[in-house]
Amino acid sequence: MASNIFCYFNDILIILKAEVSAPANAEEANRPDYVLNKYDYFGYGTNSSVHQVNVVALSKLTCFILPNQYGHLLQPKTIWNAEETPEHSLLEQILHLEPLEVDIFRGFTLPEAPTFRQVFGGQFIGQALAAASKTVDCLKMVHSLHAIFLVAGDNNIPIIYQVHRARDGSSFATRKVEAKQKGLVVFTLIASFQKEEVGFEHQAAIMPDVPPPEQLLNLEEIRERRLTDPRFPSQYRNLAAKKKFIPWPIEMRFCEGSASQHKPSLNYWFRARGKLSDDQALHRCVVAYASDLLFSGVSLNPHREKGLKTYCLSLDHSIWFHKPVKADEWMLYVIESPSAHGGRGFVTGRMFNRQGELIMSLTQEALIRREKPRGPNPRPKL
Ligand SMILES: CCCCCCCCCCCCCCCCCC(=O)SCCNC(=O)CCNC(=O)[C@H](O)C(C)(C)COP(=O)(O)OP(=O)(O)OC[C@H]1O[C@@H](n2cnc3c(N)ncnc32)[C@H](O)[C@@H]1OP(=O)(O)O
Repeated sequence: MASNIFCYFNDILIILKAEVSAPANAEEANRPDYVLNKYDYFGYGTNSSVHQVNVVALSKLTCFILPNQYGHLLQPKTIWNAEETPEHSLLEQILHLEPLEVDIFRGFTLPEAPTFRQVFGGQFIGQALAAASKTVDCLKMVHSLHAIFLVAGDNNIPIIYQVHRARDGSSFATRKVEAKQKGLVVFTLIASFQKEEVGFEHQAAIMPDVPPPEQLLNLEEIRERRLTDPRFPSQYRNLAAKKKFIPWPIEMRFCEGSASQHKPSLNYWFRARGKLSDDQALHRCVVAYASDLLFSGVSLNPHREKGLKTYCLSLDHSIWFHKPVKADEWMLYVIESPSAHGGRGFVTGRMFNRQGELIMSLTQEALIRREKPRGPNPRPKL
């Protein structure tokens, strides 16, 4: 038998037994009722903005009442409040967003962040995922995302992220995000979130047998060797010194030497530089950011030749998160390119932790062309 629940205090009620429903209000007549189950919570104090809803008990109800002053216990220390932790890593600063309005955020391209001709694709993915995550119950974690890069982003202007709450179910939630510059949608992301659940388990993917990261050189060490090793001709060393070096906030260690650089595959260890806040949502955003750094370029490997200049842009990007992620611990990125055709290179990726567990699977398609000579004044794209 249904009965209304009246709550006159500022507390949070966590359901321990039975079911309650929050009916749609008059303005949202087409929206179905939310049914709240065990361990869902409601009440004032769960959010800074207050929304009024009628909550109806569908059967006898037992709740745990969390007094308002302890409401912060439901808010983990996260990128959501990164500005309060000045010691956080560069990656947390890159992913930090300014809230502008309900479901609207502003992101920036920091001068110390890696930039290419256009906004780095991983920055769009990481920031858009951060925006989506901020609008989802913190018990639900992203398990898949699908992104499309529409227009090259401008590094010099902020990016506005508008989140659309596509659906909130009891186990899953779906968000669509549009990234805009100068009023134009330049990037879109759709992400699905899920509450932790116990279910069937198997892993058919096997981590390749590669040397551990401690036995391998990172990018800085490879560069240092190229600059100083007397076995390289001096002309080569001078050329290497002139090449622009981007100190990425991700540390990478390549498993194979340059001899295998023509294979349509690549294995490397990577981890975020610096310690990250202990927040699973943040770690997933960081790995999403890192996953676009060296991915589609692998589809060019069989075509590399002396003097080749390429024009390479990510077109779309998908990630499936199978298990919890620790982005500041070593993960092995195993990349293969099954096909390049029609100016598009296709890559698949798998990320394993050191224990050989498959943490994520990824795919991407990229535009891969020979670079055509640029005119003196390239047309702005925005
Ligand atoms: C063992 C040790 C190993 C060590 C290894 C260490 C390696 C380190 C390497 C570091 C690499 C790091 C890579 C990081 C890559 C990150 C990927 C990204 O972020 S990507 C960022 C995320 N992704 C994005 O931002 C993509 C956003 N999306 C878009 O930009 C568009 O949708 C589109 C371009 C894809 C299609 O648009 P649509 O209008 O249908 O296309 P149109 O065909 O009409 O071309 C339009 C215009 O594009 C231009 N252009 C085209 N071709 C060429 C070329 N060959 N040439 C030159 N320019 C070219 C041209 O301006 C042209 O205009 P016009 O001259 O003709 O007038």
